[in-house]
Amino acid sequence: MSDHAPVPAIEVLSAQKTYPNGTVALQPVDLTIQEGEFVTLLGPSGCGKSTLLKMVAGLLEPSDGRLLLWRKPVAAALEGAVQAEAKKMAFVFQSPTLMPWASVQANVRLPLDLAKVPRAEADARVAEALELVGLSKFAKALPRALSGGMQMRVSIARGLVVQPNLLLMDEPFGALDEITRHKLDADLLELWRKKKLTVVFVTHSIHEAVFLSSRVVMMAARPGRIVEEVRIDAPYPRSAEFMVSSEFQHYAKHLQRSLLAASQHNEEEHPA
Ligand SMILES: Nc1ncnc2c1ncn2[C@@H]1O[C@H](COP(=O)(O)OP(=O)(O)OP(=O)(O)O)[C@@H](O)[C@H]1O
Repeated sequence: MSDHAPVPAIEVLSAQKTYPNGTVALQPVDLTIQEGEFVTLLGPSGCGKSTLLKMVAGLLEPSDGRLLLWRKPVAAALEGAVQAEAKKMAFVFQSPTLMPWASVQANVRLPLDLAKVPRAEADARVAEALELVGLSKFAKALPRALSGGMQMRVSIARGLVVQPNLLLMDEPFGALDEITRHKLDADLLELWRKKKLTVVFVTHSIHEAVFLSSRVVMMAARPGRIVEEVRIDAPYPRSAEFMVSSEFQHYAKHLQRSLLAASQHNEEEHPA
């Protein structure tokens, strides 16, 4: 291999997960994600999307198999993540989980406070992250003064403040109304491009997956597994126009059929 061959951001090598109660959440899964990709994990409830994402984040250990970030085991890859040159990862959960008593600014600063980043540097990075998500004017507000979409932006800013290379998002916009969700999807794509991030995004929504992704990984349940990978070849930037194009419909239809086939397969093998 040449010295200049791209290093994959994520390698999932026959990773499998059985929870202590015996639930097989994931059969052995193989998946490679290159730097700069926007990959969506799509599939029905219980197919192991969150389990896979949490294993990539190092929040869960696989029962078998291995996961590498930038060719190193997850824990080693993220070690010393405070150092400027280290690779960094941020995880955004479905619910914004903000400290209700603390200002927006203090909520976003939390990961830097935990890492003991000097206050002046931390404040500058918080200001930049708030600017990126369009919330500069709300730095001093308390979370309860913000809408659901704005609270989610705070949660994203709290992820961005560590200046991540890799952004893992577990159904971040699932609880939002359709219009807010679309706005956040569009803003996320812009951030991804501007910051040259690698993103792994979990969703139930076929439309969201097609709009955002450079690649969609379709999963099925009982037991959780990958059934198909679909490259979305439409160019970026993607506008609302893309969502009404025949190309978009083509991908959405394909994924809808794939999802249906995977679900039927499940029911035949494991009748409810
Ligand atoms: N801590 C746990 N202990 C036991 N079983 C679990 C645990 N967490 C998840 N599971 C089970 O593992 C399977 C996969 O769950 P997971 O949350 O990864 O799926 P998912 O695709 O993210 O689902 P959803 O879309 O509903 O969030 C499910 O059957 C779930 O009930």
